[in-house]
Amino acid sequence: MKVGTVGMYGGKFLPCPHMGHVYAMIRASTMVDELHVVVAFDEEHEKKLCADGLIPHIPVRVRLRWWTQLTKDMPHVHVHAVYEQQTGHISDWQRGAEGIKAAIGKPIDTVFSSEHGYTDIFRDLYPEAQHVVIDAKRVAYPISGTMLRTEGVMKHWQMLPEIVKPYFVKKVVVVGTESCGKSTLVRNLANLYNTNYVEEWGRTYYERLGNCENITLAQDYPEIAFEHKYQEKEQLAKANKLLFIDTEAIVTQYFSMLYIGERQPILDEIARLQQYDLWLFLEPDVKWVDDGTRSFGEQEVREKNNALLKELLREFDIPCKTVSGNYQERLEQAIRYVNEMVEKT
Ligand SMILES: NC(=O)c1ccc[n+]([C@@H]2O[C@H](COP(=O)([O-])OP(=O)(O)OC[C@H]3O[C@@H](n4cnc5c(N)ncnc54)[C@H](O)[C@@H]3O)[C@@H](O)[C@H]2O)c1
Repeated sequence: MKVGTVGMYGGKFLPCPHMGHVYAMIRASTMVDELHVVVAFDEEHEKKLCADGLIPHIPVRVRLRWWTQLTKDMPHVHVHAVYEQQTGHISDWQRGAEGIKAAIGKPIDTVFSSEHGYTDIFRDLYPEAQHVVIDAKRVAYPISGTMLRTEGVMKHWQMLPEIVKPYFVKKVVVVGTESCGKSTLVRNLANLYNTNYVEEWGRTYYERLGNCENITLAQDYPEIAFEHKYQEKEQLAKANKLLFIDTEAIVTQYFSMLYIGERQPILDEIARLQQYDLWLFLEPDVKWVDDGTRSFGEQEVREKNNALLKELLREFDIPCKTVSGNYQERLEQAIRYVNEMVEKT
């Protein structure tokens, strides 16, 4: 049912727009000719609000991007960020309303929220507008920004819009030298945590070229690193809370050094830019498996290579959790580290 012409739906949306917000926005969008979603921000205040919670402050730019993505197929819905200082005084809302009116630039005749408690204040701020309350009891999506900030997003994963989820996915990367059980562990962890994984891209890369792992060229390694990053981005969009990743740019650099004796600055740069939530380092103490593509099987060589990889990881100050022992012990240790990390979020 149409209730007005120009509608406004505002909030902090901190840490992020959740499904309750999306529900209210979509319902509001059907009741007016044009709807303006306003992200009210005061980043100094927000940082204090987030300081005691589980989620670090998320910049207004990111929240604005999420709203833009959420409404991209809704040409009559417009998104704005408006500064509104939060001192706890009613004058904040008054000045905020001035900013909102200036951003929208035309008379607002409908103001949406899910709070009956806002009716009096909206009467003062928008005397020409009616206040429409949507789902005050939050029946459709029983969630709030405070719950997300204090209890974390993992507990309320189903309350996050799909486009928001990748931001919060925790990335677990598994590193180690050849034949130390990385790909098996990565697949097992992904299945156990009911999510997906990124395979070691170097293997796929050389399979595509006709299995020429022993005839590598310098340019292969940056390409492998780029394609690997692209796979991470693709899989991140589909991940269920966690994404397990086999290998990253430091391991690719290590292979470049081993196979062609070259340390490549571009791989160092990728290594500096990448960000993972948990690093699992696999010791090479399981039996060497020669699958036809592996080259450094003697134990002495394995140990020397292991020391080289460790040294590279140390250079980048990577806080690795070491995983060792037989396959069962490895899996148990890895699960413990993953659970510890999830508990903190
Ligand atoms: N100055 C103004 O005119 C004006 C108007 C509106 C909002 N604001 C700003 O926004 C802030 C208010 O936003 P907030 O922090 O109360 O809310 P918020 O950012 O968490 O939510 C925004 C809106 O969504 C509604 N909502 C929240 N959870 C919901 C759920 N599960 N289902 C359905 N609807 C849900 C809220 O009631 C609110 O109307 C104020 O502090 C102010 O800064 C200012």
